[in-house]
Amino acid sequence: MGRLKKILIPSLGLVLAFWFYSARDTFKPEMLRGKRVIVTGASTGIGEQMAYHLARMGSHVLLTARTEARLQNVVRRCLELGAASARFVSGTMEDTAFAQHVVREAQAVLGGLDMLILNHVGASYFGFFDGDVEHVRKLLEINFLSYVAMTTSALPMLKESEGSIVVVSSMAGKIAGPFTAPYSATKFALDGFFSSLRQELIIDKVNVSITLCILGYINTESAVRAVSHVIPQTPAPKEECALEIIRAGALRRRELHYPSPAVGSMLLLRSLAPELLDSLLLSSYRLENVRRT
Ligand SMILES: NC(=O)C1=CN([C@@H]2O[C@H](COP(=O)(O)OP(=O)(O)OC[C@H]3O[C@@H](n4cnc5c(N)ncnc54)[C@H](OP(=O)(O)O)[C@@H]3O)[C@@H](O)[C@H]2O)C=CC1
Ligand SMILES: CC(C)CCC[C@@H](C)[C@H]1CC[C@H]2[C@@H]3C(=O)C=C4C[C@@H](O)CC[C@]4(C)[C@H]3CC[C@]12C
Repeated sequence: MGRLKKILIPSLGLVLAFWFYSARDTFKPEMLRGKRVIVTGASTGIGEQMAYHLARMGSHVLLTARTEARLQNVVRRCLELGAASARFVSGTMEDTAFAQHVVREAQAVLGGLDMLILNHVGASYFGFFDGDVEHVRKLLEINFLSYVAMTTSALPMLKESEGSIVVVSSMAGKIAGPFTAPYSATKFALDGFFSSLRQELIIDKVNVSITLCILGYINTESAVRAVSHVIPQTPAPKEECALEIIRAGALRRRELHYPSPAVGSMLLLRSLAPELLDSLLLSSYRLENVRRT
């Protein structure tokens, strides 16, 4: 009997836990059909790819970024791919009034919102911190404050639809490596704000999910241009990355780690042996190619 308790009950627990987590894992593209989704930073990179996936799944997409000409092309392609509707609003997220305007547009043209995907980032540099405090302020406004402003304006609609907020962050928002000081600060800020807000929504029994996406190196043009001379590793594909973000949001996951298990193991190594992680990281960089100002 003693052995039964010691072995059988924990094994049963494991089987049940496995069943529970795998049952929650059933993503179907139909989950996004007819859903009203905002994607920020949708003119290029991962945001553009998310727009195409959502279009194929039959969502209503409202896209935003600064470059109107690019957004026009992305909207046209979304309509070809089968979007229920596709529109854009162009402007800069340096301005919190613009962030709020995008959310009001969703109310006006879509009559509500099911998913808010916060993905845009302002341009930064990959190199030694150059002492430019104004750049840090500007990047915080674009990469962090506008996320807070959009979330605040969108919450009433998301409460109504029991919708989801998806926040695109980075390994650099969990572990601070060199050469990304301003960028890393903005991504750590997102974790602090949104992980706190998630708990408050749970306490208040508000059924709006928050998914924080922790991404490694992805093969977007801007990332490859910025770091390929220093980081020799092969980046993960942006198309698959975009799909994983949508899937994690639809499944109301707390965090996404992509590519997995590389990101997960770095996070684990960081808590077990941080010095080892730092030295592994540095030995993989081509430091002689880093820009100094
Ligand atoms: N690629 C990578 O290796 C990694 C990326 N990530 C994260 O993934 C997300 C997407 O990255 P990625 O696709 O590589 O980035 P891109 O540089 O390809 O895209 C950035 C997007 O943000 C828009 N944007 C830039 N500045 C502003 C602004 N001032 N106001 C409004 N929109 C702006 C750009 O459009 P426009 O210029 O037209 O405004 C563009 O649509 C980001 O949150 C990034 O931090 C995380 C880890 C790694
Ligand atoms: C242990 C970790 C600190 C780092 C290991 C993984 C490294 C190789 C990955 C993880 C996050 C990645 C950066 C990122 O998030 C986004 C951008 C913005 C883009 O415009 C330019 C490239 C840049 C700086 C990426 C560079 C490569 C990084 C540092």
